[in-house]
Amino acid sequence: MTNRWTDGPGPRLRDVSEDELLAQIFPLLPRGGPVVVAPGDDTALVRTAYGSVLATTDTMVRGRDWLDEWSSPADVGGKSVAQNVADIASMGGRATALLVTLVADPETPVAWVLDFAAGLGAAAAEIEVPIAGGDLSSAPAGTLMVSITALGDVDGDPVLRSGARGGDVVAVAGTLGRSAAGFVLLQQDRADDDEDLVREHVRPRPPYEQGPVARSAGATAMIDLSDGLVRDAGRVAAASGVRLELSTELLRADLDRLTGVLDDDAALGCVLTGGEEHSLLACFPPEVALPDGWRRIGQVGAGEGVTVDGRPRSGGGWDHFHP
Ligand SMILES: Nc1ncnc2c1ncn2[C@@H]1O[C@H](COP(=O)(O)OP(=O)(O)O)[C@@H](O)[C@H]1O
Ligand SMILES: Cc1ncc(C[n+]2csc(CCOP(=O)(O)OP(=O)(O)O)c2C)c(N)n1
Ligand SMILES: [Mg+2]
Repeated sequence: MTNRWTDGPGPRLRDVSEDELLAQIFPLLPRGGPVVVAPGDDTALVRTAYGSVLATTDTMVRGRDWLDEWSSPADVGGKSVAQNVADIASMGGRATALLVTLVADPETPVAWVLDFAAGLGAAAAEIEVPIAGGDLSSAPAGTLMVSITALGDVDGDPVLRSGARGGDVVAVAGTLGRSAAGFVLLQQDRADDDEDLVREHVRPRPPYEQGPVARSAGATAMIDLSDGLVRDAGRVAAASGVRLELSTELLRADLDRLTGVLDDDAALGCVLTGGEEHSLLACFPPEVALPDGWRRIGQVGAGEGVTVDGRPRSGGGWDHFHP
């Protein structure tokens, strides 16, 4: 028996990019009302009777987002907090509560779940974010998936992806390329070559506090770098209707950190297209002095897309359905 939904002709998810898929999904969904910032940014902003709340969700799946050989359950818990709270930070906000969903094969050891909860709890406690609840659900053999929904507060207007203007400075808070370099070492069975890089991959430490700092300093646009510098810079460029012009000379310190561990091409690939670091990229008006913790990596110009050293650059970076 064939099923017309699952066995029929037509494009598969692997045939479209994530951004193309979302562009087809969004028109099917109702908008407006209390949802002040709609799907398309790092978080939504929803008006409430008392004010407003930032809301976002992010999922990790065993085999796609982590391998059990590389990541302890506590690492998975810590990383799932990081990727969600970084989205709140990238709006200029602070996380206020998390909801945690676990979908697991009944054969999953209880010990896995408890170590995951301990790692998640420790990461949340470190930034003083309480867990508000969650959900448990069973799954077919081998499946293990965790999903967090994060809520947050922002003082005043959030920083969107869409506010960058020609002449702005493009800046980054946090490191670039290290998580991806750690991922390469794990894949090549060379984890001992640089344990710090491997740790950045399994336990990223985003500069959460720099989100509100950038907002207060007047950032015009911001995003957390989950899918790679060029891909995520391209999202700011597209949302703002501008071009982000990056310079490898300004990325020298990031590249130098990887020298001796990876060859020059691989290091450049990690810095420009490596994901999962959850550092913050923001644009600032030219007259603003960059706050401590931020460094210039380029500028905003007229046009579209992203250039690196003056040449248009696209592709690369992470897309869930084209890993
Ligand atoms: N299935 C979906 N339905 C509606 N909106 C979605 C869906 N998946 C993602 N989005 C929205 O699309 C935007 C981009 O998602 P994503 O790439 O996951 O963001 P991020 O990289 O910041 O986590 C977000 O605003 C998110 O809320
Ligand atoms: C086993 C394994 N394969 C591939 C990767 C690489 N990887 C998985 S997700 C991802 C990008 C970020 O994903 P996520 O945080 O879910 O993206 P977002 O929805 O925030 O864009 C990357 C580079 C990995 N970490 N582990
Ligand atoms: Mg994001």
